[in-house]
Amino acid sequence: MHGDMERVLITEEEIARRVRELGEEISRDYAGKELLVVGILKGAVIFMADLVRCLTIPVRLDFMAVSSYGASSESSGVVRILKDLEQNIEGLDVLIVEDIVDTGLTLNYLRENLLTRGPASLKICTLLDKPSRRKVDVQVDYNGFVIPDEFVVGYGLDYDGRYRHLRDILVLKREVYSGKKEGDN
Ligand SMILES: Oc1ncnc2cn[nH]c12
Ligand SMILES: [Mg+2]
Repeated sequence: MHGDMERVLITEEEIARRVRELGEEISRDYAGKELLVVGILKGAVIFMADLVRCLTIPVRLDFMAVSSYGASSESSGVVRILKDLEQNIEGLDVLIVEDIVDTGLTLNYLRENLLTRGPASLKICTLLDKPSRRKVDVQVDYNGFVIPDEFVVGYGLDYDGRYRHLRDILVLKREVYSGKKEGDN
């Protein structure tokens, strides 16, 4: 296991099984429709790539990149849209795909923003959910795993841009993100 990791939280096999289940559920729910899947860069890319290949309905893909406004966004959730959708979503069935929902602030802002564009429907799918961190109530329609309040990386999730490529979802050692190495006092 990677030296910066405390432990594996979810193995790649468990992820793959759950992603297949989510794909079957979403395919059933949208049978007969075409779905626009909107991935939130960068964390959702790996999850989205696996998820859409488990769908048995017509799919189009689009992406958004957002960035929080630092401390102010901690309370308001107001984010800056760094990369907007290429598609006009008016009248479309849209599914936002996220890697993780914790405070829910960013996702709630995104949901409100996309709703103003007139989609026929808008649902949310997340791989991970940290309900203990929630600051605003946001409905998640498809939920991969509910996890404890631990900092996790892998399968798209990062710390400081690193670890997204790891195949499992792992708990990061505290000293990696607290800036202290072994033996520091
Ligand atoms: O545990 C986590 N790992 C990586 N990114 C985020 C964001 N919120 N929570 C996270
Ligand atoms: Mg995300």
